Amino acid sequence: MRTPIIAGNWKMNNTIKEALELIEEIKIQNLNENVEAVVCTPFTALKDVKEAIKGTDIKLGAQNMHWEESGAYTGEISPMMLKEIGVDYCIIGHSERRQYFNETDETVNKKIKSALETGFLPIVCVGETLEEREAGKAEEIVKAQVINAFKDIPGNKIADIVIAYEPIWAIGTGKTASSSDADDMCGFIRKTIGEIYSENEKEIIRIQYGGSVKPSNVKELMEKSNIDGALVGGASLKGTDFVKLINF
Ligand SMILES: O=C[C@H](O)COP(=O)(O)O
Repeated sequence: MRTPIIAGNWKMNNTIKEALELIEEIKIQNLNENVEAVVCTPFTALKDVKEAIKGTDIKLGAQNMHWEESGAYTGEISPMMLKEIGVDYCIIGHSERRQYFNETDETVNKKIKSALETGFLPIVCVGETLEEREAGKAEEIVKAQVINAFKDIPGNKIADIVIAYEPIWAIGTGKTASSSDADDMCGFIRKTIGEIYSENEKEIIRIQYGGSVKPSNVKELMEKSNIDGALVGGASLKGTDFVKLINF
């Protein structure tokens, strides 16, 4: 049985003050205990949000990290720094990082290994562009991203990794993949994990869908057998909406 995971990716939104107001809004509500709820805040808010969620079941995530433990990498944040704050998760390889900050399959692979070695769980993003989908290449692209991301990662680590399938054309556009298209691709990713590892890892791996998930479509998506959760941008910035997503 895979525990559903709903993660809010706040992206570059919320000052510390705004972050704490949002957390207050979320934590006063009754949250479904059978769903893992994660907030992935900007680096600047991580420490304060960690304090604010103490005593709740809400988990904390970062949105990116460097793979090295320390060194001359101006402007970067190391996995040890995130560990010190007490993050539970880190998003790795989000399409916005791939598109604007030269994230590659190779750096994604390094970051996954580094997060696992440091002691928190990666949420690994994969997904195709609209052009790739229209050219009938979606599966080929996503399969290559998965194979490269999981290079040299042992099967006994699969339970500690979450994959987020986010078709780039559905992010922040209001266009959601249909629940059956999203389920098909999450099933295809699951099959790929089965090919790399075995039937056991194929069943264990948790796969989220991301791209314009909102209270009105979350239930339909979550009912699909290959979708174990959602990585949510816009709708995670409103407390009432995020709570509705957790309580789908
Ligand atoms: O990480 C979250 C995704 O990029 C989805 O963003 P969105 O829910 O605003 O479409």
